[in-house]
Amino acid sequence: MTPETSTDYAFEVNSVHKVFPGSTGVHALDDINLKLKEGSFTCIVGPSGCGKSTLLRILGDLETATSGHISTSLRADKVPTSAFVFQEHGVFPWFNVLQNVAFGEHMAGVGRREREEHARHWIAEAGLTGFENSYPHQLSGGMRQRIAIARAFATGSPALLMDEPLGALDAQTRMLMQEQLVKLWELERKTVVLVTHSIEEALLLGDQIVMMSARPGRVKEIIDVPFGRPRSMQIEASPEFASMKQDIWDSLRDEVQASLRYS
Ligand SMILES: Nc1ncnc2c1ncn2[C@@H]1O[C@H](COP(=O)(O)OP(=O)(O)OP(=O)(O)O)[C@@H](O)[C@H]1O
Repeated sequence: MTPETSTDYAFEVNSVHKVFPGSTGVHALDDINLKLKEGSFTCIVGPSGCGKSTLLRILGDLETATSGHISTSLRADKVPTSAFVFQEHGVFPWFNVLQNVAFGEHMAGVGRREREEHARHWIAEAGLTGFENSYPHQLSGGMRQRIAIARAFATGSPALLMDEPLGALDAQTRMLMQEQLVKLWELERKTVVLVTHSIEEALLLGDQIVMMSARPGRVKEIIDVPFGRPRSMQIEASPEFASMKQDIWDSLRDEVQASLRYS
């Protein structure tokens, strides 16, 4: 389903349902309705198997909805409207850092000098200067994930769709990467949709949090995150952060329990 361009929203999701066919017919998404503004940072949380990745893939046109439709105001010249960052396997092992980060514009036919200039800019912003000629196997897991994120920004797509991009990292690296991701996004406010299992991460990064119910995934609640921009990770120590985290967990707990009953 190619998104239609007849909306003021980066993504306007109307009555989207998804059933994966097969003997059991998995009902993954049920009547999803969402309006995501251009330049906003949305985090999606919900229990395992509730359809978060499926929704992200439908937004990025990697998957089709069974019914319903998605409209977008986003336009891109030559490059895809959305760039993806996945939890793992986001970099090409046979390319060095510079080639990896420049890959999107390479595919779009951007000349070498221009694409490498853009790539070097995002490599610097991602803290990878000096590693341009290194190959992924010579780098740490956190550095590889920074390559994937730098590439997504360098691609020039107006939307970034991220599926647990920091999920495989150790706790300290993850905290540093959250800070870096916010910094990169504040430089260039693309429309970001990020799936995460971490309530803290959603509160640290997002403008809004979409909480989904147990499968079939529905939008249970949309929470506006009150913390301003530019955002400091210090907010995590505030009483308001702790209280929001508790409220979100209280609401999510029922869904996680329901998902465990049905799985
Ligand atoms: N290609 C597919 N074919 C059949 N069923 C699928 C397919 N992809 C996903 N599903 C099913 O759809 C449901 C939603 O899956 P999805 O990966 O979107 O959930 P999720 O919320 O991202 O889960 P998690 O948090 O565990 O990654 C699950 O029951 C899953 O088994």
